[in-house]
Amino acid sequence: MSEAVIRTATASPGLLASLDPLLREWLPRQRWFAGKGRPITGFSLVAATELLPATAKLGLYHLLVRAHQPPGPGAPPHPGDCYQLFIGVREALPPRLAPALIGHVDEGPLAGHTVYEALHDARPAELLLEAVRTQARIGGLRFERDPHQEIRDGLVPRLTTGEQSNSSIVYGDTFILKLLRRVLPGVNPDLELPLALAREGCPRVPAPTGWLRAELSGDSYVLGVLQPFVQGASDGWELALRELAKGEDFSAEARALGRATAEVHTALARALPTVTLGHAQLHLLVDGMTERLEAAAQAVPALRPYAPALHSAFTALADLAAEGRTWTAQRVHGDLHLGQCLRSAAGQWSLIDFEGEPSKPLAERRMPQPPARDIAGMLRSFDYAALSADPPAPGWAETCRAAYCSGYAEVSGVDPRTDPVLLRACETDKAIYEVVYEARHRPDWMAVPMAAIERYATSDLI
Ligand SMILES: Nc1ncnc2c1ncn2[C@@H]1O[C@H](COP(=O)(O)OP(=O)(O)O)[C@@H](O)[C@H]1O
Ligand SMILES: O=P(O)(O)O[C@H]1O[C@H](CO)[C@@H](O[C@H]2O[C@H](CO)[C@@H](O)[C@H](O)[C@H]2O)[C@H](O)[C@H]1O
Repeated sequence: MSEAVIRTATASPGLLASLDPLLREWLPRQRWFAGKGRPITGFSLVAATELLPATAKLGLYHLLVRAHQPPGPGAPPHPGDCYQLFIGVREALPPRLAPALIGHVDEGPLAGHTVYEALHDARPAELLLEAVRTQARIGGLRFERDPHQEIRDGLVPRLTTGEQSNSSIVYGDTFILKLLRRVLPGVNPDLELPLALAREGCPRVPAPTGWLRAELSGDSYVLGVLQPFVQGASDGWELALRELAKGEDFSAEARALGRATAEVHTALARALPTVTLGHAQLHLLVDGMTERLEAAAQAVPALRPYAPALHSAFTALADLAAEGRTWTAQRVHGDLHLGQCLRSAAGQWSLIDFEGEPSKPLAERRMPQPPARDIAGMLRSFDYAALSADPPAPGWAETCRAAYCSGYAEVSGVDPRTDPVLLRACETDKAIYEVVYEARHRPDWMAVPMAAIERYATSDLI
């Protein structure tokens, strides 16, 4: 198999044109497609690499494809998002691969063939792990690894089925390979931060075993990260819902999560630069929050009546800065919620998915932030879980909030509740993000962040 990995050829001309009508129909149906609700007006090829020749029984193309779309309401013109695709090619699709079907090609170099999402198929998935193991370089693709971690042969792959922004393959319950879908040039925090934490010896984050990059016209793209699979793990969201359904308290776990968050923050502050936010820098932070509120109100009309009251949470923070208060900012997780926390069979918590909020530009996601950003994310998540319960259990969220903040203080020495203005601003900003996220991806969930919006807009600080 490694022979096939090493044998590389340029992709056939006309390939994208022949896939175009199929991708127009298939891409918008994918959970990870970021441009939902806007038509695709065309595609352009950023890179194509033949990983297995289409002339064989099974062909495999790695494609980076830009999908052109008109900008969303109020958004500036945009060249279109670039997606990573793994296109399998067969003469006929065996029934077990039916859910992976993209379509039948009528014209061009693949005419008469069936194309499908290759990550569902064992052979292409094995090939990717083998490429990391052997540090293959194929066209512009660079498969790299930590030489100190062993990657065994013969691990059986399976594509995960959860609600994800990307796609992941688990290999024999030993490794998980996350393949990013919407890719951007530059340093990606999903690899950068776990590598930095591994260097610091932080045990709360699985250390990257390998990764996939593309080098294209002087730009480097992170395309995937391989890391040890936390075996027998449950994520915090599942656990919280389970405890809620049983009417049980989650405060011991919330406290452990607070401790784990503080351990990660402490290690990140050691590993990467921190900065002091004075008046000017805080204004930038507040301006960012205000701009996001304005854009969100444009995109989601239900937010508009609350906008002035929500804005006051941001001006209260600016007022503190004007009085001379300063804050320390550092690298943070950036999209922390219960679903990003895994509890191993042994009861240890790990944090995963350091990609940040996928809709933000990479440079913004990599900016130092007050740690309250992540804390606010978790507090919002307790609220989400409590409101998803039947009947809703707001008291449960309050207990978790207190336990989480206490756990955080035990490790870091700082209780987030001692800075209520910053915490409220961060929670408000997060809830606004969530309203937009839900409007785009899960309209049925809109009521959950909207309940918080209403509360923040009508209540004083807790
Ligand atoms: N190291 C790991 N061990 C076990 N499961 C993991 C690990 N990393 C991720 N997962 C599982 O894969 C899911 C998706 O991973 P995540 O990094 O959050 O991807 P995405 O950015 O696509 O949401 C997680 O919710 C979790 O269930
Ligand atoms: O795909 P990611 O995990 O990177 O994150 C995105 O999707 C999340 C939902 O899957 C979304 O999280 C929101 O819903 C969660 C419950 O499903 C809740 O626990 C979180 O608190 C809430 O923010 C996340 O915001 C989004 O970036």
